[in-house]
Amino acid sequence: RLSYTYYDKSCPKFSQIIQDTITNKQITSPTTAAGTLRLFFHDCLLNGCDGSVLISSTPFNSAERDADINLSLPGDAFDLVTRAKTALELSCPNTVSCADILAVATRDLVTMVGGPYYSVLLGRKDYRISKSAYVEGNLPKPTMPMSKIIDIFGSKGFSVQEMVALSGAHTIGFSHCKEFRSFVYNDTDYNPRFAQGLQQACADSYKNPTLSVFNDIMTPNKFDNVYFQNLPKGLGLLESDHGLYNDPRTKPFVELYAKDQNKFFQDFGKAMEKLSVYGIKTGRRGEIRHRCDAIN
Ligand code: HEM
Ligand SMILES: [Ca+2]
Ligand SMILES: [Ca+2]
Repeated sequence: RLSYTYYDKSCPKFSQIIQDTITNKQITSPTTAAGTLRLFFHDCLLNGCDGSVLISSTPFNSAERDADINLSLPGDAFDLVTRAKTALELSCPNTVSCADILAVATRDLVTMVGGPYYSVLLGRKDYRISKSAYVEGNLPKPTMPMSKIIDIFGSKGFSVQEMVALSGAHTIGFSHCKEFRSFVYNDTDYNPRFAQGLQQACADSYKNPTLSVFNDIMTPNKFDNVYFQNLPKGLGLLESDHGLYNDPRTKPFVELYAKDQNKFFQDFGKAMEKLSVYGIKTGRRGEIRHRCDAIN
């Protein structure tokens, strides 16, 4: 029941409204693209791309976005979805799901910052359940051993190669110091000068938890394959980034994508198409939310 033409009759301006919204937002807040891509990833991996991560907590329910791992999801990404929803409700009320908005906005932003264009099927419904308690074990953490990370993706039907391709998302955006600072003093995976730079950048991070560093220090705002080229040089930021190069199961794909940006773009696009339909809800299993942060 999903289709590429889902809104052609019911909301002909769908694509244009999303395009206008992301363009305005990305120009005023250039961190939006990375934030939105991560928001989408965290929505999809937890029980599917169903907008569950967008729900706010209530006195009766602690929602996904209040789980520890989701607290760093940036406000700009949520704001983008709200803006698109507001514009879409004016043009075609009660028609477009928040899950579809997030999926298409993510694709358009990836393309806007230099990444590949890929197709996104439409017709997702928004889920009525979002619980912080369900998050644990569904999302990878930088301190997990590579086997555990491979397992998490594997349990959702993603191969090792797809996992490595998707991790190329770290070609944009940033990480807060607390995600890597315990490693920068004695971890030989880092280039020594890079490790020194990170020690300095994060020196005050206990006092100032907002301090953060670009995931790809060479081209932080451009979606390209430089993230993979950084890893063999000791310029990976997170322990899990180093892991991709150190583990014999993932290393061949890192080398492949470091050499061949076209291959990375092809595989990333395919894996994103697959991620975009993972666990989606159709028909009466979901609803078209009136507001993206609350169930109807
Ligand atoms: C392989 C396992 C992965 C781990 C352990 C991991 C972990 C992390 C962590 C800890 C951060 C820093 C968050 C912060 O401090 O605000 C981050 C950022 C990010 N992650 Fe991942 N990630 C993984 C895979 C992915 C995948 C598959 C995607 C998307 C397809 C993705 C997209 C992003 C993006 C775009 C950012 C930057 C966010 C921003 O700038 O606001 N990550 N990741
Ligand atoms: Ca979800
Ligand atoms: Ca880059």
